[in-house]
Amino acid sequence: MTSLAVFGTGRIGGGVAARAVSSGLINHLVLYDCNQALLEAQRLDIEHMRCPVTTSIRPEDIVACDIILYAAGLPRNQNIKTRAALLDCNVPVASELATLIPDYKGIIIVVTNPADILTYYLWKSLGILKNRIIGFGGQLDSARFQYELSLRSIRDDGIILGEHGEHQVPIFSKTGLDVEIPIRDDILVTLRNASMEIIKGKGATEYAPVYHIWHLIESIITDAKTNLICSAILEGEYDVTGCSLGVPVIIGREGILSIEEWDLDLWEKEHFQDAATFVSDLCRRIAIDS
Ligand SMILES: NC(=O)C1=CN([C@@H]2O[C@H](COP(=O)(O)OP(=O)(O)OC[C@H]3O[C@@H](n4cnc5c(N)ncnc54)[C@H](O)[C@@H]3O)[C@@H](O)[C@H]2O)C=CC1
Ligand SMILES: O=C([O-])CC(=O)C(=O)O
Repeated sequence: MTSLAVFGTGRIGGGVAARAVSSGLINHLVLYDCNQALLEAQRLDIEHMRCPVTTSIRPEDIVACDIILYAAGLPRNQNIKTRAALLDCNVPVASELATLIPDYKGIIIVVTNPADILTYYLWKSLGILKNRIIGFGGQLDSARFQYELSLRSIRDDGIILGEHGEHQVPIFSKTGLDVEIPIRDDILVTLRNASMEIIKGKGATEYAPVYHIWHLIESIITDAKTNLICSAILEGEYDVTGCSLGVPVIIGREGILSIEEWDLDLWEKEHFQDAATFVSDLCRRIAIDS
């Protein structure tokens, strides 16, 4: 059985916690949030599910958990145009988590935005093995890409690599179709705006992130060796070092079991390099500050 800590029990953290408790796959849940009233409410709501899962809200219990979901911090609103703009607000929250879990040996899933940069930050701060820290975003971006392709009657796996943000990279070369550059650029503009459409309508994205985060956690717990797109610390893969970016990985009980290196076409390579430059610059900035 598996223990899960949820650091930040807002919409995403709370949603995943409830899903985990009803799954039958975890036996212990630690919840933590700086909003004490919300934390107590979330704990009670989960207790009322009457599932066979023990709970704790003691921050010192986080470090003993097999998996930590990091979803605490500021989300975007309509006025915050990019996820990267959340960096300065959310680095101190990541730093609080790092202080609570010295010598952590389990697996951390980073959801808080900007997810790629905070993945790198926590990796540097904690000195954790790189396969044990996983940034979330690529699964969700890929699902949104699949949706956009389906609107154009293209049935495909629809993969997004790169940053979970403005520098996301839709992979067209695997569709088997010759998608022209102007059409690619047009789809990319739509994808960059996909979550903001939801934020404008209901304040935040919720169901799709919770669904895909749970799929990731389930893949870890069941050692499913699932092919997913996750943000991984890169040390030479795709000719990139010094950052974490969305790449194809295999996920199992030990976290990221391997990173797959795909042949990308020229347009994809250029966009992936742009993502690496953008994210590495921000990683360098916060690594110096840390
Ligand atoms: N990577 C991805 O694909 C996605 C990332 N996100 C990101 O996840 C984060 C959470 O989003 P939501 O759950 O919608 O926000 P939310 O506002 O509902 O929840 C965030 C929670 O963090 C707590 N928090 C803030 N500072 C804290 C601290 N220092 N210590 C402990 N708890 C603290 C707040 O009290 C709040 O309950 C945001 O940064 C959002 O941008 C959201 C959706 C998808
Ligand atoms: O767009 C946002 O701010 C939340 C997020 O990362 C997503 O839903 O992809």
